[in-house]
Amino acid sequence: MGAAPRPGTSYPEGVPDSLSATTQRRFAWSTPLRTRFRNLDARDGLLLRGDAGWGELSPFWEYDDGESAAWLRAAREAADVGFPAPVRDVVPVNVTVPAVGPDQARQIVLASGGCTTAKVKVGQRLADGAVEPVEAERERVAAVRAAFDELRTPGAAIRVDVNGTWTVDDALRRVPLLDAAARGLEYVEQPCGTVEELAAVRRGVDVPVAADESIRRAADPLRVVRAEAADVVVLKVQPLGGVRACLDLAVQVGLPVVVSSALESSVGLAAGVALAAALPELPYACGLATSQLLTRDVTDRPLLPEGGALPVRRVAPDPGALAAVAPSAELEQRWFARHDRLADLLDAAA
Ligand SMILES: O=C(O)CCC(=O)C1=CC=C[C@@H](O)[C@@H]1C(=O)O
Ligand SMILES: [Mg+2]
Repeated sequence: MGAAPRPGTSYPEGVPDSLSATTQRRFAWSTPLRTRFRNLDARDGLLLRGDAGWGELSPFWEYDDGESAAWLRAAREAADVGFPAPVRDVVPVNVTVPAVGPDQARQIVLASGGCTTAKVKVGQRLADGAVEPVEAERERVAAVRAAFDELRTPGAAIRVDVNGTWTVDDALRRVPLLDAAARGLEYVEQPCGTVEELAAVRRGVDVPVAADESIRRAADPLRVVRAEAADVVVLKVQPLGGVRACLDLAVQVGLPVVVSSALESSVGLAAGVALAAALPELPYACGLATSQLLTRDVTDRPLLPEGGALPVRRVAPDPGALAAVAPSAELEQRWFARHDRLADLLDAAA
């Protein structure tokens, strides 16, 4: 599917920048999500324009400035430096299935744009704080497998993402049940919160374990490797400080990498695509098809899968799309103020 390595080739720029006539170098955006995801009903962020193109700054609001500074480093890399040369022209992606009922899960897979891998959210916290019953998780996973059967893609892969909400006992009980419902799980992502718990789950189940939060929110991401806590690592460009920082980390980790989004607009997704395109090996589909979760993107040509893959290209916002996702004046000011604070932090550290 991917082209042979082409070291030294320039990055495919993709689209003309239709905003180049304006001098404004930052634009805030906000859009409702199609389905509640990660306890969010809307997503927002800031786009930054530099000499190399557009970058995105969109740390979740609960992240403090210390944690969010890496997200600005990633945005600046995209805007001011650009991306490393790709070694492939398309990136296979998974369809992301939020914690929805089985009918909606089926619809999402059927409308996925040809994805033959699905990532299904499980381990959802209910209003009372308890984790959803395993029966609801099984129904969602089974509906995804049935949808792939309907599409006549029997070899399709199904992975689940728990976002760390299970105990080790939950995981040891639930993984075999979900493995059966999926007729084979590709892996279970972040089943529990801590590295030690991930290692215990990995020793106790046959399904491979992927680490996400234990990498992107950890003071020392390599603890996962030392503890033999994962078979696969999930890398996200913004929280880890940019494409080049992720490429360096991938070398240090030495495990297969899945590149995943932080629920960005297509400008931010393009940085994830750039990382996936530059990795020497890409054995798994990436979690970068999340423009599908936004009601509206910042461009008229969002990064949406065709034939289960995204093209490798840069993305610039379009004026009409930006007008459609314009936030309130108050939210815009919050983003500008946050950006200014983070810029001061990075400048002070330089
Ligand atoms: O990996 C995917 O399929 C989509 C991205 C995704 O799941 C996430 C995006 C943003 C925040 C995270 O809670 C979540 C994840 O845990 O991987
Ligand atoms: Mg995850």
